[in-house]
Amino acid sequence: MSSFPTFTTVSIPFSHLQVPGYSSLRTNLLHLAPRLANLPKEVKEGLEDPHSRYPSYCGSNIWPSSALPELEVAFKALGKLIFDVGLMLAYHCDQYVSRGMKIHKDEGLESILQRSRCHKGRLLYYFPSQQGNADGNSMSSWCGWHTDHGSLTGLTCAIFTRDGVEIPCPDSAAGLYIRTRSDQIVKVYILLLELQVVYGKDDIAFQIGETTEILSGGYLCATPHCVQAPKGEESSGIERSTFALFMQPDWDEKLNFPEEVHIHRELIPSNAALTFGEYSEMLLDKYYHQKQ
Ligand SMILES: O=C(O)CCC(=O)C(=O)O
Ligand SMILES: [Fe+2]
Repeated sequence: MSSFPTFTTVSIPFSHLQVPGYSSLRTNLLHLAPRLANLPKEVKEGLEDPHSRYPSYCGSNIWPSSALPELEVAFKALGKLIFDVGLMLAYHCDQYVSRGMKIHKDEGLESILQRSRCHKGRLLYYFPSQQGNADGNSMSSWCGWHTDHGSLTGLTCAIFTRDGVEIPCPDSAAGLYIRTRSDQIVKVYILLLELQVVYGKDDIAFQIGETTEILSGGYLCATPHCVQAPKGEESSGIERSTFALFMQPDWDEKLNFPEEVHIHRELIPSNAALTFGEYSEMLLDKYYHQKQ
């Protein structure tokens, strides 16, 4: 086992939320990730959309209707369920934040997410890591440290596969890590008998995004996280699939950056007011264009 400290997450049983069916929706969709990733290059290129105003939000979805017809149904079914749970959680976030600051009518997280058209689902597939890669030993070898820029991210517990067949991951240190508010790095474990930490296949994890930190004036903090690839010989060929639902404000929603929140200070002056669309464009530019 790794030497990282473990914490018990806040866990709300599904039976209390009355959202049945999650288990099979998760299995159905996650098993389509390796199949989608292995479709011919031309088929995958046909699923890309480079045009329109806020291109990442306003374009229509493009589905592999002939090559993988079951993807759209599985994707939307799981996305909708996680969205419904996320809205219930947003209600509780508002309750928490309202103890420390006044939330005006219609300006709480629940209302903002309810009226938004910008939510995004992402079926994630991590290709087997190349053993001996320069980055292969780092903690963030599959996905670097970052905070999500939306409001709430719903995450399924990942599956590990080899050639598309589900197997337990041979390296228990592989997977999602987060940094807590007290600056400790914590592994988000799948439920194992000897561990108390609960994030199993029937759970949905929610991470706080930057926009929630901004709108709550820092009462809620964005969750820094990364994904570590498995190491060791027996981990060769191991793939990881999971699903993330990024719940975020509409592109026209106003974000007032409070003095006390220090997110992307190099780009955004304190007390600035930007729409979520402008904020997203700025970050896309930072991550994708300025790097090249
Ligand atoms: O793969 C995961 O568990 C997390 C993915 C993630 O952080 C992201 O897509 O923003
Ligand atoms: Fe993320």
